[in-house]
Amino acid sequence: MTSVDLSNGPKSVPTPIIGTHAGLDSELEEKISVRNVNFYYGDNRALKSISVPLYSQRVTAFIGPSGCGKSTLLRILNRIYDLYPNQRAEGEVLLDGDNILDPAQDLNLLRARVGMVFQKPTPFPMSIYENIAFGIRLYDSLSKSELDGRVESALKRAALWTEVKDKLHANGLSLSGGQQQRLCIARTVAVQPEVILLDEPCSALDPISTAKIEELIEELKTDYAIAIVTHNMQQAARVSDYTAFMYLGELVEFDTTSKMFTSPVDTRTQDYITGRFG
Ligand SMILES: Nc1ncnc2c1ncn2[C@@H]1O[C@H](COP(=O)(O)OP(=O)(O)OP(=O)(O)O)[C@@H](O)[C@H]1O
Repeated sequence: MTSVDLSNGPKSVPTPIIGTHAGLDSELEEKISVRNVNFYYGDNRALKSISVPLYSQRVTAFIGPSGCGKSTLLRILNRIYDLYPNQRAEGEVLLDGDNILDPAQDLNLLRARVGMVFQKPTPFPMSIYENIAFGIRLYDSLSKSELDGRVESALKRAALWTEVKDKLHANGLSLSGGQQQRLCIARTVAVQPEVILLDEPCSALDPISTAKIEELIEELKTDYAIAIVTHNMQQAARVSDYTAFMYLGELVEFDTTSKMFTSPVDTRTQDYITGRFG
C-alpha cells in the first residue's frame, strides 16, 4: 500500500492513507469525487480537507466514532445542508465531473440524481402508492398506467411488492419499521437516481429487516453508486466494496473493505475496527 497526498488543504490536517485500490479493480468509474472539502456549522469546522471517491456500481461504507463527521459528509453529497442556515461547505464535489457545490447548481435536479435514505424511516403520511408516486410526479409527467408501472417496479426493486401489492392504498405509516425503510428506498429508487446515500439505514431495524436491506443494497449496486454510513462493523464488512474510516472530522484511511478489515495501515483504524475505541 502506498500513501498518496490528496490534500492541498491546511497543513494541520494529516495526509489520509489512500490505498492502491484502483489497481485492483480495472472497471472502476468514479461517479463522485470529493476534493478537499471542509464543512462548517457556524464557526465549527466539522470536516477537514476530505478527499474521497465514490465509485459507480460499488458500495462505499463510511465508518468512525460518533461525531467524526460521517453524516455531515453524506449531507454534502446532495446539498441537503443547504436547507439549514449557517452551514457551509468549501472545496469541490464532482458528480460526473461537475462541481455540485457551484451556487448555480439546480438543487432539485441534484436531489433527484443523488437520493438519500435516513436513519429513521420517514414515509409521508399518505398511501403506500402515493409515497412513491409523489416523488415521480415532481420530476416526470407520466400517464396513469406508466405511473402505476413505475410504482410497481420501484416496490419490486425494494423487495416490498409482494408484501404490499394488495394494500397499495393503505397508509405508509401502517407498515412495520423494516417495511417503512424499504418503502423509503423504493421512493428513492422510483425517481431513478444515479447515487444512493444511506445514513445508518438499519439502525432502527431488527435482524431480519436488516438482512433484507443488506440484500437489497447488494442488488441495487448493480445500477448505482452507493454510500452507506454504519456503526455496525459486520455490516460494513458484509455490504461494502470500499471503506472510509473517519476520525474527528478527518478521513484517516480509505481502501478496499477487505484490506481495511484485514490489514489497516493506521493504528486508529485498527483500534476502531477491533472495538478498542469508539
Ligand atoms: N446541526 C448541527 N449544528 C452544529 N454542529 C453539528 C450539527 N450536526 C452535527 N454537528 C457537529 O458536527 C460534527 C460531526 O457530526 P456528524 O453528525 O456528522 O457525525 P457522525 O459521525 O455522523 O456521528 P454519529 O455516528 O453519532 O451519527 C460533530 O462534532 C457534531 O457535533
